[in-house]
Amino acid sequence: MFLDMVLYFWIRLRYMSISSLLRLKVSTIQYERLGENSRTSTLRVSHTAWLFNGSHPMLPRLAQRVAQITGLHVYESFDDTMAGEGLQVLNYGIGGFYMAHMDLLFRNDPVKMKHCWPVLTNDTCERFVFLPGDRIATWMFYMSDVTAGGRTSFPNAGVSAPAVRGSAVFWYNTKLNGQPNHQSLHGGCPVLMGEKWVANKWIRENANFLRRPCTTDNDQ
Ligand SMILES: O=C(O)CCC(=O)C(=O)O
Ligand SMILES: [Fe+2]
Repeated sequence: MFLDMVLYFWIRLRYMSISSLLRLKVSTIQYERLGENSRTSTLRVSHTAWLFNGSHPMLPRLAQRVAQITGLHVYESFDDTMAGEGLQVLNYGIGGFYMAHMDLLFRNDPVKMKHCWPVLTNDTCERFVFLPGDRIATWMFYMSDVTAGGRTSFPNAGVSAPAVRGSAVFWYNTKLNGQPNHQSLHGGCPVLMGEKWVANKWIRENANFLRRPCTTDNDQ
């Protein structure tokens, strides 16, 4: 079954990199944005493209596979029912990297919260951040091998993953009590040789309240 999944991803990832080429933009970091214009980030060097389900029939199928494996809802929408975001494709050339960070939007922390004021209007912020809840989990596909460098490192957890085409990593960004999971701190190491393609599926909190029930236990 897993071989089947890997093959499935491998074939489709080829499509994703080709169609993303047309849409790539220099990556920015949401909380670095000022006013209307997003600044080019110093915390990551890469190009980004978003692929939404409507743009190809393969994308909802891929999302469905992620849902089957994780047991979480991942369906896209742009309102309170959003369970998963569109697929964010990243491309790194030689020297490309992403400093250690957490994928959380920090919905519960007004100081660290990304995406809202002064970046988004109150209405968009409400729809994108508050109603669907935070990014409880990340599914990341590796769409290319990297000849040297380019691992994803999790310094607090003491592990790292090599970029292997057709493979994927999955982790939780929040603990069961809704607080940040600091073990999820991660970054993309510099690409030394070759190029790196990854794609993120971010999975949201509120649509998954039955799939991943919360607890008031401070330790979980
Ligand atoms: O490129 C990587 O290995 C990590 C990418 C990442 O953390 C992100 O896009 O949020
Ligand atoms: Fe990340």
